[in-house]
Amino acid sequence: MNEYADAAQGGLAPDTLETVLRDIGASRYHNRHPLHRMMTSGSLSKEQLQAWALNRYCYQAVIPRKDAMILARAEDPAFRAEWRKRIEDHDGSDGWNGGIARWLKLATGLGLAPELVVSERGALPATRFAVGAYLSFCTNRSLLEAVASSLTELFSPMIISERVPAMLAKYDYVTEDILEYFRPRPAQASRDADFALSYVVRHADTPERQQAVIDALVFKCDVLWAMLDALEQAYGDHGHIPPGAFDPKRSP
Ligand SMILES: O=C(O)c1cc(C(=O)O)c2c(n1)C(=O)C(=O)c1cc(C(=O)O)[nH]c1-2
Repeated sequence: MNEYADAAQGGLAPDTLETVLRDIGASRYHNRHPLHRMMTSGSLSKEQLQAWALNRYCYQAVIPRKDAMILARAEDPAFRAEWRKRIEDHDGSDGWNGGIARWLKLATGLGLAPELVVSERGALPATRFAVGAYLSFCTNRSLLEAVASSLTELFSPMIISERVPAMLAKYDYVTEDILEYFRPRPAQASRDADFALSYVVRHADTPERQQAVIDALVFKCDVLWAMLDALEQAYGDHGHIPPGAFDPKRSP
């Protein structure tokens, strides 16, 4: 049970549903996580930033796969035409000239070997579980819930606007070039989130469906939060790196 467990009881007006969804972001999005705060205050080591980039690669890599699951289940050609842009954004036209490649550039720019990042071998078990949970959620839940789970993108322009200037200001080895991944993201995220929000508000037309979309967004905030928890637990000052996970002391 969480504080939103019966937020839709009795049914919500569309505007109120939108307010609840935005409120979930305000209270549960990962910009409130202590690790994000440490990142923007300049207190992470280069090794900790490497661990973040390496683990986050797993998330980036799964995004177009979960979007393909959503595409496959959408019956409306106009919906598919809009949604497929997401896959193009990440995969580019040849697999390696889109967002995934730009994330890899970020990770290698921080000094990681590309093979290590792409293999996902050094990722934390909890990262893999969180990312896998997101993929299976979008595969097994209703189309409406899968679309709603993407709504964290309503809040990503905000976290990007906190993260990018802070990283450039606080870490002398971080350059604009390394952070190129983020340049198109706020515009892409706003386009995608506007479409998803309007879909969700239109299709969540019963209290049960409204509750399902609320739960989907809470779930997705938990995915992102759990990924940062895992990093903190493994690479924080008194952390324990799980067996087999990326160990900055041993890795090139
Ligand atoms: O930088 C971030 O913190 C952040 C967050 C999120 C998000 O909120 O899920 C996404 C992204 N970035 C992102 O770059 C991205 O492509 C993306 C796709 C999705 C999604 O769920 O479909 N979320 C996000």
